[in-house]
Amino acid sequence: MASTRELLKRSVHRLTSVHRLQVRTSSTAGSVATDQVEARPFEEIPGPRGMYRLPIIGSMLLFKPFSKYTAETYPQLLNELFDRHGPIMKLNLASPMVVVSDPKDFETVFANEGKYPYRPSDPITEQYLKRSTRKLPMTGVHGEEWHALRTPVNRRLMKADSATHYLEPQNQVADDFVKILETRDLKNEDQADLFYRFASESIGVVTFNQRLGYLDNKSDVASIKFLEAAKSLFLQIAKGVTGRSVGHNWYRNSTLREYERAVDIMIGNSKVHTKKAIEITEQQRRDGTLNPEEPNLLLSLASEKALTDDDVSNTIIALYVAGTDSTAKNLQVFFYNLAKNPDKQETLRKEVLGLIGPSGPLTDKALSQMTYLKACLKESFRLNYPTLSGTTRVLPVDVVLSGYKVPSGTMINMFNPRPSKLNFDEPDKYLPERWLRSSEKRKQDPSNNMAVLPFGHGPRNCIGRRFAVQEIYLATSKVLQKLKIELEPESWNTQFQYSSFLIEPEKPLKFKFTRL
Ligand code: HEM
Repeated sequence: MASTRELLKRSVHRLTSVHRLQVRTSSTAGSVATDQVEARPFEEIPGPRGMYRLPIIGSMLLFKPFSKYTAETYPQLLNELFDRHGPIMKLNLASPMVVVSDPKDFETVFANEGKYPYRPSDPITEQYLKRSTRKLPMTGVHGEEWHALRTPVNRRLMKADSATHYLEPQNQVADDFVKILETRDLKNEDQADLFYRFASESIGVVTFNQRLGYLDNKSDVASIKFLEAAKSLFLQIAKGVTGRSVGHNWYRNSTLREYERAVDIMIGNSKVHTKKAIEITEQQRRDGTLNPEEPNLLLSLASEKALTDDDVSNTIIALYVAGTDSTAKNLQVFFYNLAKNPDKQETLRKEVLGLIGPSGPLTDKALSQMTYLKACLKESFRLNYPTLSGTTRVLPVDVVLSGYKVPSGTMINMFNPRPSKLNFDEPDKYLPERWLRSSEKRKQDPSNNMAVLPFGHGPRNCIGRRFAVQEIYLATSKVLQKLKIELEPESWNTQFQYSSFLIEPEKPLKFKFTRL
């Protein structure tokens, strides 16, 4: 039977055989070819050997009880392995892969990913794909199929004004969020839940074109079920990624069944919204009032001839699922860094109050001038990496990474879990100033931008990144207008881990929000 790597290799080869020629003869081809002659063979790439290379058993041996690491502390395990083996290594986790940590290697990978970047799906989605006849959203498909789904959405989400169109309703969501923080003393878990509800409500106004009522307990049953299903889907994915589910490889185990149940709920709900939007746009078509430049995402997708009803509904689900927990958790990490660094918080507050005053809305113009806010968030992403394992690609061409040949079809994980001295001065300190272009600090510290890629890179990067940062900017500036962010002593020395694929505190954080 063919190995996973073989299968990946074959499918990438099929998808990109035409592109292969283009890459080889492109401007990067010369360097690839030269490097290939001098590079060391793939077989010599360091990494744990012997039993560690065996499928499944190899990955089990890396974790408790055979080592001190768990799936949640995978980045720490990687740090130890990088110390032992250097910046590139072969590992056999859910599949055999090469893990690289040098940003120069990231650059090489992205320069050679081609027109249809191939990011393997997580193991649970992969199994679901094999068993289901349903069409999948862009997150789970590859090649031309991915391109056909992503292109019409790209046009609508990746333009400079795609997110700012939603500033007004999202300002209202952020105001409601602050009102709750001002008036209620929430327990740790309830605070974490509030962040999740804020992110869900914020992305809901984009995906469903309406307030879903998550911040004032006015949601209908369907919206609550949708929220729970989205949470559950992420948990099942995380079980596969971190090796807590294995049985799905052979049968419909509980993880796979729960995944299917969550998908069914979400599809059912999303179809209701999509159907309504399609009816509206068809009516507009009949009335001659259909606006080809419609800025509203759902209506605009519903009017897109290249997308079927299922495509629209799947896209809505993908955006909602990918855009809730991720934003909620990274917002908490950001508040943690601001609370731990009160001087930076004060500098940021001055910027916010100077541009929007103590109660004004965050406008497009003000946002474009908030350079310190942007630097603060980027620094938070640098210090606390947002996802468990960076991003992954399978390339259509052979490349050389850290001096070793890596053949096409190899799964390559790009992950730099530790802020590195090689790329940054004082890597363990929260210093937003390092990202201010004009500052002297920045000039002294020309770190490789590839070292911090919270949203991935290239044509397959995070399609929701403009929305993610806008929601975080909104929540932060609205909170700073009114409240001081502090941490209760129990949360002062929190460690972050990755039990749900995304960064999260080992115990729910307890913030103290006091009125200014
Ligand atoms: C702080 C919050 C977020 C983080 C850290 C994050 C991170 C990422 C990363 C690392 C990727 C993979 C990129 C690559 O392979 O190069 C990704 C993909 C994706 N993200 Fe996000 N994301 C966030 C928020 C969002 C939001 C708000 C949305 C939706 C509005 C979203 C939708 C997606 C989708 C649909 C993909 C798959 C794109 C594709 O396969 O073509 N994300 N995200």
